[in-house]
Amino acid sequence: MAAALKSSGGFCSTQHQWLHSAGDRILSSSSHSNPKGCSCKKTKRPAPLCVKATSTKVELDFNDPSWKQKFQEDWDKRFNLPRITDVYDLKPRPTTFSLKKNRSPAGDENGTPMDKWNGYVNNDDRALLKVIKYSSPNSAGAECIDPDCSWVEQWVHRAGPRKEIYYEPDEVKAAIVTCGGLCPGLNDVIRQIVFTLETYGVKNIVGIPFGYRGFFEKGLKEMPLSRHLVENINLAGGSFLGVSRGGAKTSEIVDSIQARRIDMLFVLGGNGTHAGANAIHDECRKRMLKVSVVAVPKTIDNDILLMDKTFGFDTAVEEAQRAINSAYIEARSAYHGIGLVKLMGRSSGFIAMHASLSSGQVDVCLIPEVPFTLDGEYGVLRHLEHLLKTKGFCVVCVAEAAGQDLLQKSGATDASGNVIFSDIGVHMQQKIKMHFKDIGVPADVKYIDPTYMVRACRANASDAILCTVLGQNAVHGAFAGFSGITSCICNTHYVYLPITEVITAPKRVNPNSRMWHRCLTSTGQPDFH
Ligand SMILES: Nc1ncnc2c1ncn2[C@@H]1O[C@H](COP(=O)(O)OP(=O)(O)OP(=O)(O)O)[C@@H](O)[C@H]1O
Ligand SMILES: O=P(O)(O)OC[C@H]1O[C@](O)(CO)[C@@H](O)[C@@H]1O
Ligand SMILES: [Mg+2]
Repeated sequence: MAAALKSSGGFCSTQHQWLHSAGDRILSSSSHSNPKGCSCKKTKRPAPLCVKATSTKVELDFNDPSWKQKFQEDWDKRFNLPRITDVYDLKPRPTTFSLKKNRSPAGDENGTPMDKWNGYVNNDDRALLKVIKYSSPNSAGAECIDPDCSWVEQWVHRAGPRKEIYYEPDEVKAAIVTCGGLCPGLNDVIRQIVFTLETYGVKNIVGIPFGYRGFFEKGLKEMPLSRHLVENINLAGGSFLGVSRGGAKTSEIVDSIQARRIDMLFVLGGNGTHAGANAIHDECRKRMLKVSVVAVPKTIDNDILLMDKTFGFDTAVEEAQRAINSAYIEARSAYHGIGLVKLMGRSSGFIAMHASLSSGQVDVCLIPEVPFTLDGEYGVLRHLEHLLKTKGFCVVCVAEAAGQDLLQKSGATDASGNVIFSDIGVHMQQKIKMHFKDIGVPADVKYIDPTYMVRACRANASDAILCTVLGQNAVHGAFAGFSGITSCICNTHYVYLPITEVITAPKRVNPNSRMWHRCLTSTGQPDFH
């Protein structure tokens, strides 16, 4: 499948290479870019850009032959990146970011002028958000826009350094803030932001201590940052700057941004932090401040929409797997051993699902997205009886937000307003013990709750790479004049998304997804209701 558009200096084309997946199609590669000399005007782009199928905001009539175009126009608007030039009339200047050293204005050592260097991303470059063409709405995990499950391209903006920038680096004051709970990789991102800012020539870089609180709490001073200072911070977990929840009053934060004369704000955090970052971006616009607010999605919960994963998630899964392994060893070595592990994840079961999958040692995985009963013919307890009878031991992994309907609500919230869950782990431990006592079957229950151990550690290799790229791209995004965006990975490509599109709801495990089905295949568990 290919679409091409002739333009003044060459072909701007979208090339698709499809691989088969039992009736459906998966894109092995896809890109949309401007070859050298090709000047694609927005109005001449071959295919209009389109949005996530499930979240379209326009009413679509699929009998209308132009529905696709309407859908795509809507997508194009929604995924267009907010820029400071939407509000101010600014002229760009050539970038100061270059990887070539000792370059003279006339060119590099080979005489190649700077503007011919290919290291930059074109503003019209795009990456595809979705790469599977479902042939039917009944295909496993299908996300369709229309009843025929038509193929609609969903392009998003490619991240990276631009040839032209909208800030004078030596006049820039850049600030970094880390909010919410801890997460592996925070220090890696801080470090890369500082490195990249310095590469552009920024000298005034500060850290805001303890999350949004650092903007208004008296006595908390901003911390000057430099490559020298942050060189080794990635070797430890936690946040070099400190984190906090709650207390985000947008107007006070923006007062503080204004008073401190901050031009670029890099905000590292989860969905709450992103909502805060977007509110700051809006307020800065309202006040006509030339400030770029760029977020980097951090959370072990992996609960931010549209992106492949948030940084820290991979490491949390790896750590969680260790807890499962210990539970397995304990259960395996006990007579009628039952290993029970509770894992974090505010309202999503991603950590529990992925740790169950990666360990391969879990017999029952319980997540908040899939309701279950403990008692009765189809309950979890009856299945545990069966497992003890047939294999002699078993391992259960439960997400902290799972089975809340079985418990009395705590009614409590944290400083950010997030619900504090009742303890499903302790509840299950007691229920299992009582059940086996009641039926007169011995059971040796070993309960492990690793709590903060899954997040208070340094990033693993794959998270460290993700953090490196996301941190660097955040700086490129700010210099390119974007604001109200997040630097993330979608379908293995590094992109920018408008924050508004990722905060509409927390991302949750889809019980109809192939991944959850794979988890069920691995555990062999039945439906528990
Ligand atoms: N809707 C919102 N508008 C403005 N600020 C918000 C909003 N939601 C949360 N915040 C602020 O963002 C910060 C972080 O939020 P929160 O504690 O929910 O963590 P998070 O970013 O979701 O990360 P984590 O995944 O660790 O929970 C807090 O200071 C909170 O006050
Ligand atoms: O750090 P706190 O406030 O105890 O919050 C714990 C929560 O933070 C997370 O670690 C990240 O959102 C959740 O998995 C967990 O529910
Ligand atoms: Mg959150």
